Amino acid sequence: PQMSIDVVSIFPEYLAGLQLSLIGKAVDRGQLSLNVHDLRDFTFDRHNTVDDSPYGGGAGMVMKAEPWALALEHILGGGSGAEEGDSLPSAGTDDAAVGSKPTLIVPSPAGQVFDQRIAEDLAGRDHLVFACGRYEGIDQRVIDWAGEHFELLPMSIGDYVLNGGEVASMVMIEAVSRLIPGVIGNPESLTEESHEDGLLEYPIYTKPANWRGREVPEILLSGNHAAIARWRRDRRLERTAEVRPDLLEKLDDLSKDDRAALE
Ligand SMILES: O=C(OCc1ccccc1)c1cn[nH]c1
Repeated sequence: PQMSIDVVSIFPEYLAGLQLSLIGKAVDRGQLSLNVHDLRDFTFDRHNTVDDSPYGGGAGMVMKAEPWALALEHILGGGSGAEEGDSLPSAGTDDAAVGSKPTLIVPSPAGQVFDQRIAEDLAGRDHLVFACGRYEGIDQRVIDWAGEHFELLPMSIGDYVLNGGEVASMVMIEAVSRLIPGVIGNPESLTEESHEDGLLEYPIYTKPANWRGREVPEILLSGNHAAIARWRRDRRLERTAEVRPDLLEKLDDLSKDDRAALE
């Protein structure tokens, strides 16, 4: 497959949603392989213990290191589908053979903030592994150890607190996998979307032309494609200036017409 994704979580069923729709089809077509691992499969005590109290005191619990190292080693060893007995990877197909490490993404409020640029970067990689923390997080020594075996990316999806990394991982997996060629229906819709060129999306309409007394903007019924394109760009500029002026700051290639629309 073009990309393989592994997720480690104590709530593997949380990730079941990814098997549906878009991503599910890409998996069926073999463009993407998605494997979810239950962290408790890598514990061997009677209670399948994954957490313990924090050194130094404080509230909450910390995820123990050993289960995480065993789970990640299982994935490194090809436990994500290239099982023993599979045809040996020919040179150049196996990450280890070509030296590029798998990428380990650790959702955390203390990570760099995920955005479309990062999604595009990640979509070009061969193997993504998501480590879903729970409780107060994972023993730091796992992160330090993992840095030797993975390209390590602590990643935040925004400045708010979640109970665990599963939802953050699903956000990132959806944003990344829809960029993989062939995974999303029509590729055109990839280019004309918000955040693709830094502007928010224009308002969209469909039949009927008059809905509960509300008309579709006349221009859109005119068939004048140049005027329609101009109207849409004006709406995107207006909406971005209104809702996300911070995005507008980043743009440096505004035309004279663009600036006129912002007056
Ligand atoms: O809470 C987050 O990550 C999940 C997480 C990880 C470790 C322990 C608790 C929760 C998060 C917030 N914004 N982006 C990510």
